[in-house]
Amino acid sequence: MTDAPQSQQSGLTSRIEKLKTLGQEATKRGTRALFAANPNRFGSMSFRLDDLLLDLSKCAISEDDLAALIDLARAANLAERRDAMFAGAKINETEGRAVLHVALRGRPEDGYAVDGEKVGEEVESVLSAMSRFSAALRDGSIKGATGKTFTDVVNIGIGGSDLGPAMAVLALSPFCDGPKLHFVSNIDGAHLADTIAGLDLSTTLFIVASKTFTTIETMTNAETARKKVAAALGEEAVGAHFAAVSTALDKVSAFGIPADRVFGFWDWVGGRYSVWSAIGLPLMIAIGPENFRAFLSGARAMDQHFKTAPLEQNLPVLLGLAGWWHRVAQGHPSRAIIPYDQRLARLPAYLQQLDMESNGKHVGLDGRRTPTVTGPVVWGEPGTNGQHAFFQLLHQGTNIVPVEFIVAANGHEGDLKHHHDLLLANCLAQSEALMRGRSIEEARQQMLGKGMSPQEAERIAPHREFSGDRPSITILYRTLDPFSFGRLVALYEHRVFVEAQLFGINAFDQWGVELGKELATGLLPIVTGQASPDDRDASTAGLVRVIQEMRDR
Ligand SMILES: O=P(O)(O)OC[C@H]1O[C@](O)(CO)[C@@H](O)[C@@H]1O
Repeated sequence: MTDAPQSQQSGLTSRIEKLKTLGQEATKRGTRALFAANPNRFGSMSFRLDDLLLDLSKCAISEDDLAALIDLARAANLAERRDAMFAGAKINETEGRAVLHVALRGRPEDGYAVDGEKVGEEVESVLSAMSRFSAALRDGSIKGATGKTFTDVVNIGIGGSDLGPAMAVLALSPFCDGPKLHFVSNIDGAHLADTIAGLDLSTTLFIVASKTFTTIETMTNAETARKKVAAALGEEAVGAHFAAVSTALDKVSAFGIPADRVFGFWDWVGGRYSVWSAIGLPLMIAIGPENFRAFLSGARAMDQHFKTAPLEQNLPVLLGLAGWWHRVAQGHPSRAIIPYDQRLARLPAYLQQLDMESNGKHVGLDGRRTPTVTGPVVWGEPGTNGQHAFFQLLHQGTNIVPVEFIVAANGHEGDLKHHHDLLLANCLAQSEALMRGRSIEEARQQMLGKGMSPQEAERIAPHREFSGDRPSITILYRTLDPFSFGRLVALYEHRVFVEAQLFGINAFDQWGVELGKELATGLLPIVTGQASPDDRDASTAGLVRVIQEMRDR
């Protein structure tokens, strides 16, 4: 947005200022007034793509506000930038890279290309290699060094090389009929130790997943796993018990993993957008190649919709505009993602990386400070658990937190339908309560009705009042399966893209993670006592000295 010419820029500034005013007015007016004025509001403020519904009616966005937001999207050249992404342009300008994760779920007729070279065939050839490997693991024709079938697969990766497949394997567990998947990400030795504690290494395959194959956590865990396999089964067994996924194929071969077990991807796939690539190998092993293709098809359906639907009906655009409205026009600093689905328990963590690593930036595409605030803090937990933990703050806290409820109309457990009925009732009740609230008079009358004394009712009533008019979005679909899940994840990917364009930032770099990594490298010899902490800041040096005092020798 901010790389636009000056006249266009001032057009944007005035639109943003107008929207901020509208946002503040909307906060005062609330949502109930909008329903009172238009009882058909659900019809006009909820949007569908087949069996996927996006309900924005419980946000304090009037139809005029939405029109002003669409106008902002047009002025910010959203459609042009989207088209540039799909065309393989190097829109990741600070790293000089194309952003083409959509090609990973494309079909030959989509014709995705980078630098004029079509990428479809290469993508298909990696997918085919993954399919052959997964199928052979699943049917037991690939065996471990001692001739036993693999029962367990441990993915070693972090960030985008962990969160996507870990989230997806849990989300699609009703479709998991292959070897059991485990995920190790943390450099804390406890993670690897606890994960392999119950495993038989002779029936365990390790996948080392790292785009760069340099990430210290992944490399450290992979080396340790390698040593454990060599100790248990002999050095010559290592090749049979490892596979790798990376863009840095030269580095992988140095680790000693045979070439036919190495699956590549490309620099035009960002780490947090890579679950569709070979990084998804653990998911394919768990659910099988066919279901993995359905997962890709679901994402492709969302890509096609994002690419072709008018902005006014375009789900990622609308979700992005609602997010921008909450963050910039209304000034809410965080957003809660609450899937009413235990199997989506890792979705909030996945979206934290997707959203916060993409849009947690304060410098625009023009190298200057962004004119508005940017990405919110993203957090969440599955419902109903969250209701018994932090929902108190959502209903009565001093910060307004827009909530995104995600729920399927049907569960997978046919014999436990009443559980799903209760789950749905709770999900709906929470968004209803957030919007509707309860006046102090209602609270008072309720207590009097239960026989409380007037004095006691008067004293307690303020504590039992709910202001209401707290915004929420509901995303609803028929059932969680590979297709609908792929579509849901792609919806969020494109939403992040939309918000980035409105913020005027590059969503595809992550320079903000560098400094900590650099400092950790310098601190290691200080922690181990090989170097002095004296040239660090006084707090860090002080902490190092106390750690050294406390460490077991
Ligand atoms: O796949 P790699 O290269 O090991 O990187 C893991 C993660 O580390 C990051 O670079 C951040 O440190 C993420 O963007 C990435 O997903």
